[in-house]
Amino acid sequence: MRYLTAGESHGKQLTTIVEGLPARMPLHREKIDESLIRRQGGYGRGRRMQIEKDLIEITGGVRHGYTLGSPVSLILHNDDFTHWRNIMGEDPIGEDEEVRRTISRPRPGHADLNGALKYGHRDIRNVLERSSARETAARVAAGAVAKQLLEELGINVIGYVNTIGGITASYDQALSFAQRKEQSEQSPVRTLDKEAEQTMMQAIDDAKKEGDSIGGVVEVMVEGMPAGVGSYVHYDRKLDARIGGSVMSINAFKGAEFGVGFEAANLKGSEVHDEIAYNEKNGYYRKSNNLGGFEGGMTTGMPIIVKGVMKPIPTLYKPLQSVDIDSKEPFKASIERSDSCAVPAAAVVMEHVVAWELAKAITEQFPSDQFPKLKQSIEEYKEEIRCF
Ligand SMILES: Cc1cc2nc3c(=O)[nH]c(=O)nc-3n(C[C@H](O)[C@H](O)[C@H](O)COP(=O)(O)O)c2cc1C
Ligand SMILES: C=C(O[C@@H]1CC(C(=O)O)=C[C@@H](OP(=O)(O)O)[C@H]1O)C(=O)O
Repeated sequence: MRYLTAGESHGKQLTTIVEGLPARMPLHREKIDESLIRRQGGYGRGRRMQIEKDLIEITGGVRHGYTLGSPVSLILHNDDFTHWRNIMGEDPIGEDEEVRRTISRPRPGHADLNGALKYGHRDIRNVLERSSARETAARVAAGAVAKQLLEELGINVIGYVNTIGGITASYDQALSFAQRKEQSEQSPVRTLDKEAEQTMMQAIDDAKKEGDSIGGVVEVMVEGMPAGVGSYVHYDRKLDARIGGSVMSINAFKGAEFGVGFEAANLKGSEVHDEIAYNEKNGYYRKSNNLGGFEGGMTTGMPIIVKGVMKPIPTLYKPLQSVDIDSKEPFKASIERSDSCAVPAAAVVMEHVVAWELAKAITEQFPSDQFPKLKQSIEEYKEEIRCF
C-alpha cells in the first residue's frame, strides 16, 4: 500500500490517493469524517479550525460501500479558500498589488528559509502553503482508511496526550484500550489524567497570552497485533523503524520511542527485557511490556506503545529575530495566524500515521488482493502461532 497527498493549506482542496488496498473491504465515509473531526479539535488550536469543517468526498475506488482494488481517491475541500482565492489561484497574477505582496521574513522553526533556499522561492508563501500541517488532514484521511482495515482484523489504535508544556499525565499503565479511548475522547486536551487536564489547559492559555507556544508528548497504543509482523532481515522492513520514521515525519515531531524508550539507557538488561511465557489459550506472551511491543523489527504480540515528541509551534505572536530575504536586514519574523498548541490534534495525527504503517506491513506480509482472503489468512496465522 502507498499513498500520496497533494494540495496547499489555503488552496482549493487536499487530495489523497491510496493505492494497494485489498478489494472487497468495507469502507465507510463517516468513519473517515469522524477521524478528521477529531483531528480538528483539541484545546489550543487557532481560528482556522473554526472556518474548516473537514468532511471527505470519495471520488474513486469505492462502490456500494466496498473497495474495488483500484486506487481510492479522497478529496477534502478547504473552506478557507474562499478568502484566499486571489492569493492562491492557479492563474498568472495581474498588476493587483494585494496579490503580489510577498512574504520575505522567514519564521525560525518553520520550513520557510530552508524551503525558499532549496526551491528558489522569493515569496515564502510558496513554501509555507505546503509545509503547513494542513497536510496532516490528508494523512489522517489515509490513516482512517487503514484503521478500518485494521479494525476488521481486530486491531485497534488510539492516540492520547502524555505531556503538554512540561506537565506530564500520570495514569495507570493497566488501563485498557477501551478506557484510554473513552477518556482521551472526553478530554479537551485528550489526556488520560483528569487532574493534569486543567493544568495543561492553563499552560496553553498562559503561552497564548504571552504570544508564545508549547509542545509536548503524545502516545499511541495498539492492541490486537499478532506477533511476527515486520521483519528483522532488512533495515527497510523493520516495522518499528518504519513507524518511528512516520512519527518523525509529522510536522513538528522531533523523536519517537517505544516502551521505556530512552530510559533503557539507565536500566539493566534484567529490568528491560520482557520475559517469555506460554499458555494454551493465548500462546506465547510476555510478563511485561517494557519494549513496547517490538523485538527485532517485529511485533511481539504485546500492545504497541509508542511515544512521539512535538516541539512548540514555530509561529509566535511575539516573533523571534529573523532576516528579511529581500533587504537582508534583521527583522522580527512574519506573523501568520497560528495555533498556540497543537499537541492534542497531533495525538490524532500520530494515531493515524501509526495505523497506516501497520496496515501497510500486514498487506505486505499476507495475501491482500482480496479482503476476505486476507482476513482468513490472518486468522490461520494467529492459530498457527498460538500452537507453535
Ligand atoms: C496538527 C498540527 C498543527 C500545527 N499548527 C501549526 C501552526 O498553527 N503554526 C505553526 O507555525 N506551526 C504549526 N505546526 C507545526 C509546523 O507545521 C511545523 O513546525 C513545520 O511544518 C516545520 O516542520 P518541522 O517542525 O517538522 O521541522 C503544526 C503541526 C501540527 C502537527
Ligand atoms: C490548517 C491547519 O493547521 C494549520 C497548520 C499551520 C502550520 O504552519 O503548520 C498553520 C495554521 O494555518 P493557518 O494560518 O491557515 O491558520 C494552522 O491552522 C490544519 O491543521 O488543518
